[in-house]
Amino acid sequence: MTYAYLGPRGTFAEAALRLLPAATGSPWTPFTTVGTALDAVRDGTVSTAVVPLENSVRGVVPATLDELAGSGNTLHITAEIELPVGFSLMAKPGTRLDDIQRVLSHPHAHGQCRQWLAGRLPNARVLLSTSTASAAREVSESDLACDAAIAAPVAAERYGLEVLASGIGEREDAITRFVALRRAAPAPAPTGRDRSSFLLPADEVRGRPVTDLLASFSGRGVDVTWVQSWPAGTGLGSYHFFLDVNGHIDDEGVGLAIMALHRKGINVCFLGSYPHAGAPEPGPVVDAQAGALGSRSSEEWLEVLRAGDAFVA
Ligand SMILES: O=C(O)C(=O)Cc1ccccc1
Repeated sequence: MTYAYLGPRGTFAEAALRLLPAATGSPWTPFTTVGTALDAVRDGTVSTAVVPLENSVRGVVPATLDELAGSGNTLHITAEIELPVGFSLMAKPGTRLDDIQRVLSHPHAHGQCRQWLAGRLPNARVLLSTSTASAAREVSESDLACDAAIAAPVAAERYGLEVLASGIGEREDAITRFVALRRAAPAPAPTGRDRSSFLLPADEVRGRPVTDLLASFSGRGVDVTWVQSWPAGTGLGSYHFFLDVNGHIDDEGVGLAIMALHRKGINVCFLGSYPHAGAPEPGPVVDAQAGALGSRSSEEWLEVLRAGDAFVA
């Protein structure tokens, strides 16, 4: 069992892999991109790849959704890992903040440090790299490349860089969700707190109201916890839908929902059932008697919206 991850050494993906108990004691291989890591799973070079799926601040990782939405996806998620992420600005020892003209990083890291960059390095150009650690390595190896990288603090140690500023992300509580993907196989046995992921391909759902798709699950007591529409590339309004639901493919409710979709002529693509990493998300507490979340009645609230007033809680 060899594990692939988005490399090089020192990425958040490597830190996520470290949190995967099944990977302890197995060889790990870094890959340059999400695509090459997943190709290695597909061709059997490695058994599993750990790649980023979404971040609590910047949203989904396009490269991963593109791979999963590709026609004839043959990969299943076997685990999810939630990793808190913090960012540091790092450069070759002796570099001063004033010297920095070009900053290199991964798009998701840059996207979470824009305020800090605007305040402290407003004139620096930002260039993008395949990962945070590849940015750090490039800064350490080349005199011509960028002056600084934004990466995990551990990347500074690994590539001999000096941290000039730490905790530069917009949110201290930022979390990235990584997934472990392997070739499709029967799902691991239910644990009682599982999640299942599905892709509803654009071709299958064209012309269907999204509410119909969701009702197939909610009508059978299955909570949908994540919905992402993803462009199929074939015109506006043509979307794939990624859904996560609470429950395992072997659970009765999930099975009934899939069969209901099938009866409507929708063939879903199963992306795996796996233990849910986080605590179950509590839904909003709605007092059905009062019929309103705040002090206004629902009728008053509707009037506020119809009147075009700005949001007033
Ligand atoms: O580049 C990395 O280190 C990754 O693992 C991808 C990433 C980048 C920024 C936030 C979360 C994950």
